[in-house]
Amino acid sequence: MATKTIRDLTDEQLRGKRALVRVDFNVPLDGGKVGDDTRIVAALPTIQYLVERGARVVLFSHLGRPKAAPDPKYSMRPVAERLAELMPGTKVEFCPASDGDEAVQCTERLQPGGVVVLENTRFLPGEEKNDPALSKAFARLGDVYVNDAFGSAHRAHASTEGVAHLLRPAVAGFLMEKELAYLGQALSDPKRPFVAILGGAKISGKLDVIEQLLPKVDRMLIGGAMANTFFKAMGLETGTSLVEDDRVEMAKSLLSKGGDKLVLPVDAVVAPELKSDARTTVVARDAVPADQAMYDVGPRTVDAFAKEIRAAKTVVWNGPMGVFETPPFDAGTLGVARALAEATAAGATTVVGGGDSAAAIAQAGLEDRVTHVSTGGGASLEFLEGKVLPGVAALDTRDA
Ligand SMILES: Nc1ncnc2c1ncn2[C@@H]1O[C@H](COP(=O)(O)OP(=O)(O)O)[C@@H](O)[C@H]1O
Ligand SMILES: O=C(OP(=O)(O)O)[C@H](O)COP(=O)(O)O
Repeated sequence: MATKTIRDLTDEQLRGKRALVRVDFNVPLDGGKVGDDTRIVAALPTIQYLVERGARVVLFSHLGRPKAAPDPKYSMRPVAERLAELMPGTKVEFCPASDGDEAVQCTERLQPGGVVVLENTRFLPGEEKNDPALSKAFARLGDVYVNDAFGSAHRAHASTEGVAHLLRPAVAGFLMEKELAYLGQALSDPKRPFVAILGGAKISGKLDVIEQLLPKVDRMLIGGAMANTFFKAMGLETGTSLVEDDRVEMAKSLLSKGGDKLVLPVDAVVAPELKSDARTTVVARDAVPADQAMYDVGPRTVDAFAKEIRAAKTVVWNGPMGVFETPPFDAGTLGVARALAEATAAGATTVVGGGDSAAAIAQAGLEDRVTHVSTGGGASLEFLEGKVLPGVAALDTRDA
């Protein structure tokens, strides 16, 4: 069943109408500004298409993980400002609400071809609970619903799933369409060896994914903070590194299930604190000082991972190998990025997923040298596992 897209909407359904578009503007911030605008740029084709057809475009998204209450650190205002810079001929406003009368008024004030970015949906307690009352409140903000937030499509939240049942038509945007087509085609029957590389800091979510993905891949390389939880499960000293203690048991069981398929770092870059001028040392994984933290994989690990990657025919990479935002802890991530580019040049299909991984590949200047950079990390992994993404399942289908 093909999901309907904005191409299926008639001009009458758009001209002068409010298009409520769920975007994934969960972007890295840096000093109160957008640090990497990859996800904003990726949504531009949908926004521009709607603007050109005279729709009144209402954008809403979550940003970060605020605790279901307003938190100025996670305001969408800087995102709206960046979008305004990216769309010079279009009036782009910011609305400090995303539900209630204030938000409705923001949408009603819009002129055809105008754009408003609403405040962070995760400031509202009903968002992550997929509260029907909030979905109803969101449904007041548009006349049609468009979901272009591939990166959040694995979340059954009020803005990604609940509202789609109440506001019809409910269709996919161009980014969502492209991601589903690309990942589906590249990964339905992957050429082997098939190597997955997982890293980053969202350990709990991704450990579940490892379990599902293990049977499908030939090798799974683990880096980033995720590796620390495995080290702890192996009984190694992890010092002050980021570890999810309540997942250590699960990591133990994955270690025994994974056997040779699961490849962990052999060394790490440690430092007493996370600062670019910190005193760093490369240590073997069984020699981490108790008062220091692992902030990157070490050079021997990069070599071992690069060898696996270069031998692969399909590579999926999700999550940086270290705190790449703070050099010199970017070396492991950049090393993996380079190996991916080499594998691609040698004919492998390479897919990079995740907001931070996409930012890292852009930082390395290699985004054009991999097959596909997905804007969704968790979403691309769940898609790869064969799961139905709730944000997609809730949309209209062609034969519905
Ligand atoms: N060893 C580490 N210790 C602490 N944080 C880490 C470590 N390795 C990676 N990270 C952090 O993980 C974050 C990205 O994690 P995640 O959101 O899971 O990745 P993605 O967005 O690519 O899916 C980055 O901000 C990075 O600094
Ligand atoms: O950045 C995201 O996911 P990703 O880091 O797995 O790509 C999405 O915006 C989802 O965010 P969430 O994992 O806080 O629900």
